[in-house]
Amino acid sequence: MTFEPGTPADDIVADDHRFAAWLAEVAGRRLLEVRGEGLEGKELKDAGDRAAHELLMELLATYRPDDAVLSEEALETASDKSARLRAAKVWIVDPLDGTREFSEPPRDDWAVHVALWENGTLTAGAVAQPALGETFNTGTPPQVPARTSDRPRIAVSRSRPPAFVEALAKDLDAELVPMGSAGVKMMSVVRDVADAYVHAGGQYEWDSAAPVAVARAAGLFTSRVDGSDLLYNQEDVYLPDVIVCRPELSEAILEFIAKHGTD
Ligand SMILES: Nc1ncnc2c1ncn2[C@@H]1O[C@H](COP(=O)(O)O)[C@@H](OP(=O)(O)O)[C@H]1O
Ligand SMILES: [Mg+2]
Repeated sequence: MTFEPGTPADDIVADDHRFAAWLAEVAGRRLLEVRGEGLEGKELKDAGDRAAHELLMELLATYRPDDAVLSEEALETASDKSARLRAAKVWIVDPLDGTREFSEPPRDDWAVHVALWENGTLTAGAVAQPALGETFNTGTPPQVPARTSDRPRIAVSRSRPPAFVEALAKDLDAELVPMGSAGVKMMSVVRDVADAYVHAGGQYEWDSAAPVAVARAAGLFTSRVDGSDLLYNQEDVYLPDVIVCRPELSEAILEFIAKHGTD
């Protein structure tokens, strides 16, 4: 079967926010198709990573030929890196975030991340959660619902929850909500499924760029665990820690980490 991405309308191509959402949505459709091909385990993971990456690279080459791309699935050469660092516009994509959960149907905690970095800052982003039928994006920023839980809920990795987050949860009398994918955890705060996502110990720019752009557009607090800004399109794309939370929780989280660290 040959996948047909369709042709985006001119007003979508002309608008970075809508174009990011279109890319994430199309890659999500491709991933749902791959998930239906009868593969399992590592074969399914590899097929998903590859198919979504190839599709996004092809669509970006077609519609944004002058922009640089940083993708989790691309091996970046020294000359790619120097072009990326000189570029005015860089698309930062994670074609399949939460690969493990993607390979465990019918789980819906996996995502496609598409962000645009421009002159030092994230300017657009989209996170598709295809199995949920949702694409969160900066073009139509999500409205964060009123908080439905008095007790804070902290989203954590279901396969590798950092130890310090358990101590943080005790301190805040919070509940841990395990799930896959960094993007899904950040969108869980947007959706009022959790109130915070606090992570340290390893991650890369593509794991957080698009969801952080969406979370910021939705009015949530975002920073590194030391309270400093999250910076993208850096020479070293390792960006190991992040906080996304309802604004009223940021002070208590930053205070706890300043006192106890994340080790
Ligand atoms: N300690 C770590 N080092 C590197 N990457 C990490 C990490 N912890 C989480 N990640 C990345 O963050 C994403 C979400 O992980 P988790 O579901 O465990 O929270 C995954 O992306 P991918 O699925 O794109 O590889 C994973 O690779
Ligand atoms: Mg990822």
